[in-house]
Amino acid sequence: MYAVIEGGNVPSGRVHVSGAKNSATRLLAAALLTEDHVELHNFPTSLVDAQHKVRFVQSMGANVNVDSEVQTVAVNTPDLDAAKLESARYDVPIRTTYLLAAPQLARSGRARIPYPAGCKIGGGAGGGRGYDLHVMVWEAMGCTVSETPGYIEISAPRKGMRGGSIDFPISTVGGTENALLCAAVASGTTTIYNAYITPEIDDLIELLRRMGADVVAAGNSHIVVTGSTGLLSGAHMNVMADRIEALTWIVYALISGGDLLIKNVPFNAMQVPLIHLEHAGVDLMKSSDSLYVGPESLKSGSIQPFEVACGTHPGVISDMQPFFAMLGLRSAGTSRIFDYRYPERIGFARELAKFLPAGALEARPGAITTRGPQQFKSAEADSTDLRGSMSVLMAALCADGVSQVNNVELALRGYDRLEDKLAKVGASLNVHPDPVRELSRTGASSV
Ligand SMILES: CC(=O)N[C@H]1[C@@H](OP(=O)(O)OP(=O)(O)OC[C@H]2O[C@@H](n3ccc(=O)[nH]c3=O)[C@H](O)[C@@H]2O)O[C@H](CO)[C@@H](O)[C@@H]1O
Ligand SMILES: C=C(OP(=O)(O)O)C(=O)O
Repeated sequence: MYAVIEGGNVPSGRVHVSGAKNSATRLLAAALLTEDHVELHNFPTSLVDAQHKVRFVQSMGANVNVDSEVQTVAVNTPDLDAAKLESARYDVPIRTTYLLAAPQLARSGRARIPYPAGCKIGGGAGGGRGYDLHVMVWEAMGCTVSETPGYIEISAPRKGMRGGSIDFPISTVGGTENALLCAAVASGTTTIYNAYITPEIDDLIELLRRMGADVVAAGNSHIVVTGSTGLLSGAHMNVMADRIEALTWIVYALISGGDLLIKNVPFNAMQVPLIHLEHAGVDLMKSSDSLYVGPESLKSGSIQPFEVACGTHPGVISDMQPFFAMLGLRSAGTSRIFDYRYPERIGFARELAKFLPAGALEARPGAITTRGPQQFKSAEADSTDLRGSMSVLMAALCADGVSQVNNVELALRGYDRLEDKLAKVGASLNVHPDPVRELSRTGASSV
């Protein structure tokens, strides 16, 4: 898919932040830990990642009723059959396939999952995003893991998964989620040391508790789960608002000179990023769940240069790094953005540079330097990863003239109803299927 963007329109109006991708997709996996009815509200039904995840679980036999009007999914899973999950049909960049293991293991003692993919942002041993910590989780629960072409296969002991002790060598979002799901349906107690409790993981813990799981979290890094003897029960839950989407709209309003009333902002989940904005001279007008950004938000009339380091929550997370780079490009001087967590996450800078004069943006592993204030010019660029793709779209929206951004499905993995939301605030972005895929007679669907 590619997007054609008519840049230069100044956005104005009201925008509603959707349910968070990084919560919704794991709540959907947790919903398979019961045969009862689970209902998830504020679910971002148009998010490409969520749609893939729904298709994944449907093909394993779950009944998922998606109501896009009210942004709700209802899940009923009397049975699961992993054999129906053919990885060739699901060759999409989904990271969280590992979360589909626990529900299968709880029901049949065996699981089969496609290898985890996700954005190519480096990080693990060998440059890719590793899955060794997931293998560590399954083994700690007494399982045997084998890697076959196309799939990871996991077998539980004869009497089912048993609780264990897991000590993560690094803070891991996915590892903590996987450990929580497995521990909730294993026998006995599981202790997770150096767990990483992000706001989205708080959401997961809340749903598991509502489903009857016994999860005790001490501080931000120690979790004890007393497993249930069987499957869990049904529950209802609201997916938290997406903190990365909220930041995206704030930055877009600031760098475009627009004025946006941003509704459904998860303030508690983004305190430190908001403090960094204040340090860059931005005065945000807040109410209980909304935020107004307009030209008067810039106290001195311009964004002040800043330095920010991306690491673990509650700090600025790596997914926010490209948006701080966008802010830096419009700031009155030199800004520096460091990323200790995913230092290789700089591929997007090469594409973003196409919208800028030479020397405005420098990137080396772990460090981006911007020299502002810059105006963006129209260009054609590729998408390298989800957040990088969104930052390039933002540059195109701010540039005068028409731009094209290719592989825009990467941005749509994380932004629910993006075209509609932009249209409502007067910005113009049109997504088109790739011409090659359009001509295809094989029936292969585009992502
Ligand atoms: C779907 C989701 O929520 N994705 C988020 C999650 O990714 P994800 O869950 O993949 O990230 P983790 O927190 O697990 O990764 C932390 C680090 O550990 C490495 N690692 C992870 C697992 C493993 O088995 N082996 C291994 O080496 C990763 O490559 C990375 O360097 O957190 C990242 C930031 O932390 C975010 O950018 C992603 O948006
Ligand atoms: C990298 C991201 O997601 P994933 O882990 O799903 O690839 C992201 O949300 O920016």
